[in-house]
Amino acid sequence: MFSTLLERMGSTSRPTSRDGATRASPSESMLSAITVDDSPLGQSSSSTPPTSIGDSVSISSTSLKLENTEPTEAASAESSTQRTRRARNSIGTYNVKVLSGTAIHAPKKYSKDPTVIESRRRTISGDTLVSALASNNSSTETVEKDANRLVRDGIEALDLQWSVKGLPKSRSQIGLAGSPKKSAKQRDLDRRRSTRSSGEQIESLTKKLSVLGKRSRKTLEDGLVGLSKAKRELRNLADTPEFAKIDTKPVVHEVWSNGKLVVAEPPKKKKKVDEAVVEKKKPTPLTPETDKKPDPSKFNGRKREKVWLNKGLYAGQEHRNFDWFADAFGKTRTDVVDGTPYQPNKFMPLPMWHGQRLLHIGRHFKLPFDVCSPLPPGQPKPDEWRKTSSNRFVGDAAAMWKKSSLFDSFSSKCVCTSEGGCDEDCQNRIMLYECDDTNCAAGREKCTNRAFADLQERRKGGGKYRIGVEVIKTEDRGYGVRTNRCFDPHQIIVEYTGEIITEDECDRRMNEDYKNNECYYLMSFDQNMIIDATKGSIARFVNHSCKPNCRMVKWIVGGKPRMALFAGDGPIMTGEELTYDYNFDPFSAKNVQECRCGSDNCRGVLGPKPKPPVKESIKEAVKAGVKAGKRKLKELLGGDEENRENSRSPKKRKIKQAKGLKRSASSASMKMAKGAAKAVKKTVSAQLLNARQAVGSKRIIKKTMKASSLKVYGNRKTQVSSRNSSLTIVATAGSPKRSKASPKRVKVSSLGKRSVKKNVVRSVHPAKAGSRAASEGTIRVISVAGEADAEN
Ligand SMILES: C[S@@+](CC[C@H](N)C(=O)[O-])C[C@H]1O[C@@H](n2cnc3c(N)ncnc32)[C@H](O)[C@@H]1O
Repeated sequence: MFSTLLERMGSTSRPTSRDGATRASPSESMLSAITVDDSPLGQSSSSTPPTSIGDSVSISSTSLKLENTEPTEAASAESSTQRTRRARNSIGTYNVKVLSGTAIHAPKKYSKDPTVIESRRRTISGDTLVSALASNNSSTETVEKDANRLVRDGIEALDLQWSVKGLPKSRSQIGLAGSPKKSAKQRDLDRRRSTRSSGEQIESLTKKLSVLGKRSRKTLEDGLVGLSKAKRELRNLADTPEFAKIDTKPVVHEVWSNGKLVVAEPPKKKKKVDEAVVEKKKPTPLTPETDKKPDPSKFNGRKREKVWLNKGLYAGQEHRNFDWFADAFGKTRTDVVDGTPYQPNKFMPLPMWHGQRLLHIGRHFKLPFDVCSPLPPGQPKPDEWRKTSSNRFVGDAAAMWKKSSLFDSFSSKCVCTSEGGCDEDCQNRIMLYECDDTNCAAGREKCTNRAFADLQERRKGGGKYRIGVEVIKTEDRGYGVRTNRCFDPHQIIVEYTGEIITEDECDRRMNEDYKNNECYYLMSFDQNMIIDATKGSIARFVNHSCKPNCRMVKWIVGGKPRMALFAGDGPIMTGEELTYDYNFDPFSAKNVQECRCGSDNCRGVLGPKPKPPVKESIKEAVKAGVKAGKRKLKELLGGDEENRENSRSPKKRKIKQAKGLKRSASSASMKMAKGAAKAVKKTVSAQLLNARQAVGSKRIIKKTMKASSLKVYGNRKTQVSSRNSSLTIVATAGSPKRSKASPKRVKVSSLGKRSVKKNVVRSVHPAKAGSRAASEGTIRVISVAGEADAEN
């Protein structure tokens, strides 16, 4: 084929025109019209075989210039014009130099030949050629045939391994095939229309898919794979903006700068950790070992470190990676970590470590009161409450108080030692005298008999926990008081303070100031005085209970009486309501109030329990006990030496009898026995005082007091403590006949003026007990708490 072409070239070679295209005679056949262009600047200057149908068609269109098979007169006439030249250009030629490989490869852009420049500007494709054919009103079949023949010849000439059938048809070819009789304009319109309609379909499809989920997008992706195999139109549509809207992949916006692609960095995560903390941590260098296996506990080759908060609960806490359980097996707390010796936090132990340690040790522990406080905030507070934290004398009370030399006559110093401290046997404690620097031999450090001083110290810091109590609103008893913390048995809780007034002032207030009140906060105090806690401490809100968890006890502190609420024999937990036995004296049946304490042994009313009838047999038993007590007392005081020597065992037997009786007696009987014992004690106390004056030894008093407690209550020694006060002896000068450590609450009403007076008169009535005159001091036995114990 190639040689045939060359032969023909040789026989038909003529002088070429400026652009290298030969002028074929109109009479020449189509084949003979194909000439070989030896121009180095031919349009098919590239020696690279075509790689696409576009290129091959381009080759066929540019190299193989097709001459009109039926040249017209007009065409001949215009042979010298541009139009003619263009027609000549369409005549297929072969670039021999290119085909033979001798062509100099010079890019067309360097050519200054205007023809080349013109050809560069104009893109002539197979489509153009075919369109040109079609536009010449040739039949579609003819045109198609010609085109195919041209392509076939071109392929043969280039010796390509292609077949015409295998080549995909161009858009215009498809269009031609579909509508052979349509004009070019019509075909063009149809093509646009079809494109639009396809676009509409795709757009609707896009709209549908945009509302689909991830799975649908996946389906779409799969569909896109299929799309690549679809027709060219559809593939072209894939480049349309409508189609591009489909969110199959994340849209990556490429940014180019200085010819380089700028890769966008992923957004940084928000730093949660304090910058300072992060800065401290330097990345540990990577070792070959760490490179080998990725450690899940490591991040980027660095060991993951716990980030400790430096604010909130863990503020200021040490954050060592120690293990308490490991500590228990060899390690010590003094080990050094990172060159820093371990220093426990002084403020508060870290909860997690502390909890772990406590669990390991296995002992009971208490959480801080506010960690799981059962106390909801926002308790209603009483309106008309003016607080005072200390007693204040009002009116004549101060003057009257000063006149009294009540406590001056009984100033003594306890005989406790600094080694043992003030224990339960402390003389001051037994007599309800608080130790201070003037009356304590043990010293502040060792003394445990300074409840009021401790209370003052505790409350100094303020806050719920230190104060320890708060007002609550009860369901049916008005306000009450509950704890904000735990209290040990017998621990002081809160002082009962208020205005100390005389009985006349009390009467006046009752008749004038408080005549419309429902609650009264009056309590008999001492020396014909009354504490009015209407302006007072929170202790005034403590309610009554027949089974109380507290006691109201009067102590002598610094020579002056003070009242405070102490925990009972058991501990008090956080949130418990505090109560004590009012020992309420209504003075009148009208004033009797219903008790709503709810305890199992509730007496039903706010008042003392009615006394049961006394049995004769018990009376006799008590008499025997009293006699035995008297004998024992005489012996202790150095009475009858003979009897003491000879009658030890019988006395013991009598005491035992008394004990046995006491055990078997009912509570009512016990009360009677107690009354008898009181009488004994009075005598004993009087004799003790005489003995003290005679011997001058305080130690003897202490011994005898212990002996008397043993004698009267037998093995109840453990229950007899200073706080219990059942055996406390208070020496007073001109003290009331019936004053009690657990004072009687004074209940008065507008009608009760006389009653109050009567009560007060009764209270301040000079004591007749004892052999000494009142001026010398009366021994007063305080046994109210003991009675309460017996009753309970
Ligand atoms: C000193 S106040 C106690 C505080 C009082 N609840 C308040 O709201 O002010 C004594 C009064 O409280 C009431 N009260 C105290 N304990 C009670 C009890 N167990 N049952 C019924 N009422 C009680 C009685 O009205 C009594 O007169």
